[in-house]
Amino acid sequence: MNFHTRKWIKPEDLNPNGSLFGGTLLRWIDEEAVIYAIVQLGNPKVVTKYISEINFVSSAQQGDIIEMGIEATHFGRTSITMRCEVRNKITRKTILSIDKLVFVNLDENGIPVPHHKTEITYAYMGIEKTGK
Ligand SMILES: CCCCCCCCCCCCCCCC(=O)SCCNC(=O)CCNC(=O)[C@H](O)C(C)(C)COP(=O)(O)OP(=O)(O)OC[C@H]1O[C@@H](n2cnc3c(N)ncnc32)[C@H](O)[C@@H]1OP(=O)(O)O
Repeated sequence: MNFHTRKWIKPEDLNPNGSLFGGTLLRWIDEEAVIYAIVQLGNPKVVTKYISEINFVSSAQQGDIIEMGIEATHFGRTSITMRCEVRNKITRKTILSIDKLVFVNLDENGIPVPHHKTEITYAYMGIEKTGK
């Protein structure tokens, strides 16, 4: 699993107890996961369909640096399933884990459409990653 996105926990991200607000973290994960799905499926029109149990394993505090990891676990006909882990960048302690996030590939009318992808790729709409 690659941990691409890092966040620095700021005062506006906190709940009244002074730790990272769960809803804020879920918003970041949804955005991270939809970008992953868009890149994998080569289509900007995808939606969140299903999110399994969310395990808030430990909390994050103001000033912590966290990182979010997403990995595709299954390519369906019109859907892609991923798992997610968020951890403290410095201590590597797990903050949250989600076993299953399902996104659906849609056509211009919002109808599920086959994506014809079967494995993880590093191209977006035919543009191969060059490493430059
Ligand atoms: C670098 C590039 C930058 C580009 C930059 C552009 C960015 C610009 C885009 C921004 C995009 C933002 C997106 C943000 C993410 C949202 O916030 S999305 C908003 C929240 N989500 C929604 O509103 C979705 C609402 N739901 C729906 O509209 C309908 O349920 C859907 C998604 C059209 C699916 O309809 P449906 O009748 O369930 O369809 P159906 O054919 O039965 O199932 C479709 C697939 O879902 C699966 N499925 C259905 N139900 C379930 C379930 N309960 N559990 C698991 N899987 C299920 C099915 O198995 C099927 O998968 P496949 O077997 O085909 O693989």
